[in-house]
Amino acid sequence: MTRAARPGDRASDPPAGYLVAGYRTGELLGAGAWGSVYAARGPDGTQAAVKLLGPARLSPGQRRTMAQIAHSELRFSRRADHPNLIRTLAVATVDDPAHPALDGALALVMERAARSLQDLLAAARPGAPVPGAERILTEVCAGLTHMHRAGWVHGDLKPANVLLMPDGTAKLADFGLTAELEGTHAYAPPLGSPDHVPPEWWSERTGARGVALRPSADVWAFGVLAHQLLTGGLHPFLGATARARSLAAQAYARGAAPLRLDAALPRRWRAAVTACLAADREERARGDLRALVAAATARPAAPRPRRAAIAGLAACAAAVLALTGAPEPFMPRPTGRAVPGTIPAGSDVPAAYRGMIEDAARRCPEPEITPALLAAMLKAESGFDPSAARPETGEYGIAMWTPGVFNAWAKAAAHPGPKDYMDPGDAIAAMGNYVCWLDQQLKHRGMTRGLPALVAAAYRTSDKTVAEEGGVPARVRPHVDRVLRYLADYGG
Ligand SMILES: Nc1ncnc2c1ncn2[C@@H]1O[C@H](COP(=O)(O)OP(=O)(O)OP(=O)(O)O)[C@@H](O)[C@H]1O
Repeated sequence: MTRAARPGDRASDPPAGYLVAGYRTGELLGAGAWGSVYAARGPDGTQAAVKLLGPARLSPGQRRTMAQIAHSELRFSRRADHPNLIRTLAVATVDDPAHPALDGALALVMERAARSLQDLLAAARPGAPVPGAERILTEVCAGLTHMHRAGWVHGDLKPANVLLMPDGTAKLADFGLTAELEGTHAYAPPLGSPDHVPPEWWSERTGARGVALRPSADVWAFGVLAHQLLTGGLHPFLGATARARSLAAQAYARGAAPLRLDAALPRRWRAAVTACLAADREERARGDLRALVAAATARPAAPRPRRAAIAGLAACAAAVLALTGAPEPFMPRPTGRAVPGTIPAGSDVPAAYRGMIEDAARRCPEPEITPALLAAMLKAESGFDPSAARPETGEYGIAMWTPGVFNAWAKAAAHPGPKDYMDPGDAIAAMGNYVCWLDQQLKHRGMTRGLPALVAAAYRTSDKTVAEEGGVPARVRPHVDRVLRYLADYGG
């Protein structure tokens, strides 16, 4: 972490012991393009970091961008609530006319990190993974996946923006370019880091609200970051400068050059990094980052116990499926078999969707994935409303799909051509496919009791979360109870 100067060295630095939102500032920890970060201590001695954004050093033209960045930091920081996202402890505007260089600055008080991945890379030996690379990548992936699921794009994932806490935990920071998805994309000022923006970024038009930003941009940046951490700092595209490397990435995206990952990149990570660096952003979006990372970090299955081997296989299968963009549960059931749990005739399941629901259930070989269960889940998800939308969490349509996740499971829809999560037929077919896979994952993890509840919970969270919490997580219990009530209504 850069320790460039002591407080008070620059006109915009606060004097030592300056009080911001109840925290006393200390030494300068580092400075970015738009702000500076200082060590700070809370009234109870809590170690913190204070980021001061503006107002000094800016031309009037820069102030607008600055205001946008400050607004983004503020909006997301307040909502960031995940062990792999830097927590904001307080937010304040400096009101101090006696210090014109500070007066009006936005102050974000955050938990204090020990260093950044940039520092780790600076000390790395090229050709060897940095210590703890796999764990760090798993944690970065967890933070990023959480953001995407909540409908946000980080927009500036790079080594300087991944902080390591004193206990080594990796946390994503710097939400200045973080933007909320509006449908398939968000908007942010055109300020990404040239080494980490995806190739399509360079040809995006900048409109009044900035450039279009998609979760697939974070996935690309994750691919670059993974390559850097696992090879001791080597960028996947060759070039002496960031400009040269970005031109090499653009040439690859145009098909003018192949992707040449460094030989030092561990074998088991090559598929995941290749998928993250897919030239086509649609293809990138189809991958499931969490499954890719899980497969890359899965240890070779030990001969015993049997369950561990099965779980390893399942993780690999998940990665392969995510890579091909055409996931399918294991063991497709021969069609035409009678399916238990058929929806009763007089129920409230709209007639238009019954056939779709029954077809989706029939494709799954698992006995608990019945039409009644899928219908109960659809009712709890959207009340059978095909135009349902929850933009705050990025979930849409009758099955409340997160668009990026839907793409990976949409192959189940029988028709050729593009699939649409707002189309009830596509959404229900994909839901059946995904729910079937979740059910199998839970069984592989040894969870065999109360599967309808576990599957409904996993659909809202993930199979991993349900397994880690040993059952239905408390936060989705009310939702799961609704599913079970509807399931009972449908005779399931
Ligand atoms: N919570 C924190 N704890 C400790 N150090 C931090 C914290 N947040 C940021 N820093 C340090 O302060 C530096 C400046 O952070 P900042 O977010 O302003 O800019 P940056 O990400 O380095 O660059 P830019 O914003 O221009 O892309 C970071 O590189 C990091 O080393």
